[in-house]
This record gives sequence, structure tokens and C-alpha cells, in this order.
Amino acid sequence: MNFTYTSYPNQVYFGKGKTDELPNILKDYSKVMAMGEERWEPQIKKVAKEIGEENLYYFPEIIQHVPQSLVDKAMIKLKEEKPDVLLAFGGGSAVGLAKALALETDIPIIAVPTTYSGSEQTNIWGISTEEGKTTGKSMKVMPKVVVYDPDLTSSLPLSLAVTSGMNAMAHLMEAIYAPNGNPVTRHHALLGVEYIKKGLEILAKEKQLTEEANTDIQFGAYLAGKCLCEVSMSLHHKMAHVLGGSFKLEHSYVHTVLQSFVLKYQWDSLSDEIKTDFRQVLGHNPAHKLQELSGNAGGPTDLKSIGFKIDDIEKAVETVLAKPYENVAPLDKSKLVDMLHHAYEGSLEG
Ligand SMILES: NC(=O)C1=CN([C@@H]2O[C@H](COP(=O)(O)OP(=O)(O)OC[C@H]3O[C@@H](n4cnc5c(N)ncnc54)[C@H](O)[C@@H]3O)[C@@H](O)[C@H]2O)C=CC1
Ligand SMILES: O=C(O)/C=C\C(=O)CC(=O)O
Repeated sequence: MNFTYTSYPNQVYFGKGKTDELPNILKDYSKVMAMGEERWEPQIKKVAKEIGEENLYYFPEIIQHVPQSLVDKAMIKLKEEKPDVLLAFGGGSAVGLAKALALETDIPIIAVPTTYSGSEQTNIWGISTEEGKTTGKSMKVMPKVVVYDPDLTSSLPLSLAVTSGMNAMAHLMEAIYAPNGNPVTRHHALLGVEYIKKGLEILAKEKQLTEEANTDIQFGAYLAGKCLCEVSMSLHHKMAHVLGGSFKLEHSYVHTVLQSFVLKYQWDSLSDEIKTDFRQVLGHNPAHKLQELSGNAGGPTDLKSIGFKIDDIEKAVETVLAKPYENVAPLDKSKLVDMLHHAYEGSLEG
């Protein structure tokens, strides 16, 4: 073996009811700026009550893909309130806003994820403007503590549980074949695939987010975020950021549909060892299996149904190629256009 591996430090609490530990986790800070949608106000207000209401300022506005205008608005409040810790309560969008603030201020983040996005485990930030989405990496945005409480993700509607689980699955997939991959990350990624696959199969069978499925997917999502942080993102994430950031499609839907088509695109360039790893966890046709995991659980399987326009294919590919991520398969414009046509129709044949 011959590899380089970087692990990223943070503390993880995982289990039902772990949110109750927040007052203790926050005890060394004097002022909390909490951000999260109104659905989490009761939980945030409960923390405020326990640490003293004057010690917590609550910012309830959250917008997906973190528009710069929202960051500016939250920054004005941050300067008034002078927090020494940011509490991100919610999905990747709440965590994303906290990251944008931390990037400029170096204030630490405590994250309480309520979806399976994995953002809470990464040093990756993303901010959108009219020109599209810019992403980058900085240790300033890596949450110091992450509290995974299945009691919070249990309220996810079935459809979102499927697509958010598939968002995490996409992180695992790109970690398995990352150009700068390593056996430690790959081992965790394969384990994550097993957990998420099991959870999604329960969703397909039971037609509801059972406690077992929720815990399986949430644990897989923790591993997925960790893996995403440890290696670089490739074609799939680049394409997803373009479709989400520039064409305003829903983040987890894009990830859900795209990944089977990108895996097919990459397949012939993967080593035999990596193909074997994929087959071990996803069966003889991993791309089909990924599509089936979403489709059988009622998730989307084509770009057409999630609002992508066929006329935008060329522009999307050009945007990807203008600033590509390093990728295992060569990036070829006509092949990428063809891939998006197949993804538009939801057809893995041909
Ligand atoms: N920087 C990183 O490493 C990563 C960043 N992201 C970013 O995160 C954003 C997407 O995050 P997501 O979590 O997919 O979406 P989100 O945070 O926008 O939430 C999606 C929807 O789910 C609802 N929701 C959240 N938790 C819920 C719950 N427990 N029960 C019921 N409804 C709930 C929200 O109200 C919202 O309508 C994107 O901007 C994406 O770029 C995503 C993954 C990794
Ligand atoms: O696409 C993902 O799920 C991973 C990374 C991002 O979304 C980057 C961001 O925070 O915008």
C-alpha cells in the first residue's frame, strides 16, 4: 500500500435525544448565534431557555445555495450580536449559512443536521450570486462539534428522506473513485454505501421512514460527509453544483438523478479493484442499482421530472468544462452532452 490520508478533527455525538446535550456543549461560549428555519424554533428556544435567553440570538432566514445577499443580511446581525459561536440547526442550507459567516469571521460552528446532506462534516463552503455558485475549502468552516439526533431527521417526508439519502450516497460514490483517494476513506465510503443502501431499501419496502431506516441513513450520511471532506470532489459534484447553482434545481434531487449517469460515464476508466468494490456493495450493475434505489423508494430518476430544460444541456456542459474538477475519466464535451441527454430521459441504456 502507498497512500496519503488526512483525517479532519471534530467531535461527534450520535443518538436519539442527543440534542439535549447542546447546553453542555455550549457551556464554554458566552453568546450563541443560532440559525435554522422556523420549524426548529422550539428546539432552539429550548436551548436558549437553558443557557439564558440573553445568551442566544436566533436568525430564522435560510435559503438554499446560500445567496450572498442572505450572508450580508446575517453578517449585519452577527456584527450587532457579537456571538462567539454559531449554532447551525437544519439541513445543508442552515449549515451553509453558518459556514459563510465562519469563513469571514473565524467563529466556530456547532452543527445539528436535520437532513442527510453531510455538509456538517466538511470544510467545503458554497455561496451563490447571480453568476452562479462558488465553492471552496477552508478549515474555518469545518464544524467543531456535530450532534446527530435521529429524532430530528425522523420528520423528513419520505420523498426528501430518499433524495437526501441519495445526496449522501453521491458523496460516497465520488469518494470511492476519487483521484486522490486512499484505502481508509474508501473503506469508510463502502461501509456508508451499505448503510444507506439498507436504509433506502427499507423505505422502498415500508413506504415510510422507519426508525431503523432513519438511523441507518443518518449513520451512512455521517460517513458520507466525512469521506467527502477527506478526498476531492469530481465530475458528479461539479455537474450537480452547476445544475443546482446556475439552473436553480433542488440540490438533493439533482444529486439523486445524476449519480447513476456519472458512474456510468466513469466506469471504463475505473481500476478493476474499484469496480470490484462497487460491485461488492451495489451488485453486478452499480449504476442501475443506484437508479433503482431512488426509483423503488419513489425518488426521481430523470432530470426532466425535476425541472431541467433540455435546451440547457449545452450550457450546463460548457459551464462544467469552463472550471472542471479533476476527474478519473477524461472530460469530453460531446460525451457529457450525451450523458445529460440520457439523464434527462432517465435512460441508462445506450
Ligand atoms: N458544503 C458541503 O459539504 C455540502 C453542502 N451542501 C449544501 O446544502 C444545501 C442542501 O442541503 P439539504 O440538506 O439538501 O437541503 P436544505 O437544508 O435546503 O433542506 C431541504 C428542505 O428540507 C426541509 N427539512 C430539513 N430538515 C427537515 C426535517 N428534519 N424534517 C422535515 N423537513 C426538513 C427544509 O425545510 C427544506 O425545505 C445545498 O445548498 C448544498 O449545496 C450539501 C451537501 C454538502
Ligand atoms: O454537492 C454537495 O452535496 C457537496 C458540496 C456542496 O454542496 C458545496 C456547497 O456547500 O455549496
